[in-house]
Amino acid sequence: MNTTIQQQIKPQDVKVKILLTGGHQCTVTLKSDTPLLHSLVKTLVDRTQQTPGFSTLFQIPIDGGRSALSFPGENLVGLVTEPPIYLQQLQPQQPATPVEIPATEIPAPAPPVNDDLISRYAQIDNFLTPAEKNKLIKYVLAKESEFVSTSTSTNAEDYRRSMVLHSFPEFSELMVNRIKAILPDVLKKLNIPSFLLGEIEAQLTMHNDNNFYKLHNDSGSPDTASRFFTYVYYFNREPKAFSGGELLIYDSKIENNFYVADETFRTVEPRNNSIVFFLSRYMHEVLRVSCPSKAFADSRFTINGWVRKAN
Ligand SMILES: O=C(O)CCC(=O)C(=O)O
Ligand SMILES: [Fe+2]
Repeated sequence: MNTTIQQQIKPQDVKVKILLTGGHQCTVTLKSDTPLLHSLVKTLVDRTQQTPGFSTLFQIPIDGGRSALSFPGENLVGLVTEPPIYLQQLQPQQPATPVEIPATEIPAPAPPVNDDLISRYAQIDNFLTPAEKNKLIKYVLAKESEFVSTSTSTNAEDYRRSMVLHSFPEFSELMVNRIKAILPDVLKKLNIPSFLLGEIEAQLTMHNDNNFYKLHNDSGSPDTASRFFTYVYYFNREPKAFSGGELLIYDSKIENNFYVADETFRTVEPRNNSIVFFLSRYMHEVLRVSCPSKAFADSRFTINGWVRKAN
């Protein structure tokens, strides 16, 4: 396979232009025998062979180590190399045998700032005026028959139990406008640099007795990858007739080059008329709700959605 070929050739500098989804690109110079180059090429080869190799998180030091380029493998759409590197040259002879690249072979990325692994969130109380919130509750109670069961992108059994209302134009517009207005404050509070705003999605969800949403993130598939922030606005009838339903936001750790949930987490109380913001890549879950009356009107309601980065 390729290593034999490579060992015969003296390693040389290869200028690699990395083409990412959304028209982004970056040029780096790598030694021809570096495992990172191998890994980049393998991601493309995997794609053409329909084999799973999509979850690699690349972290490439650039600007002489002053910055780092990070991206999930699924964003990689092409490489321009100078001198040319032909993909077949790096493929195993048996295409069916995946090339194992031990994690230790991959050049260590610049140590991540510890902060990056500690999840942060912002929760803001009294998000809507009392009048708006009461109008929203009335509206939702009239829409009970339009709620449908939720599904997840993987359709995994017993992963998520709740109901959703997809269309509620009377309130989604109000919500999106309020979110746009408050976003600069949220970014400041979380110490996150501003970014080019893309679409803001909104759905209306309800959790009743025994409902939950197990551990997941909101940006792990190609069509959700541009989700940057998740927001959840909580509302319920007073007096509150459910318990549980806390949102747990997990810290991250890096394992084999990608983010996974650590054991530590923050607990967010689903406080009536509050909104919470956190990065969509964080792993999170909704604990089981107990709603003894099982009445629709007593549910834990949310308007939740995602703030995307513009491409
Ligand atoms: O309801 C919540 O607290 C979070 C919901 C959630 O994680 C989602 O809809 O993706
Ligand atoms: Fe979520």
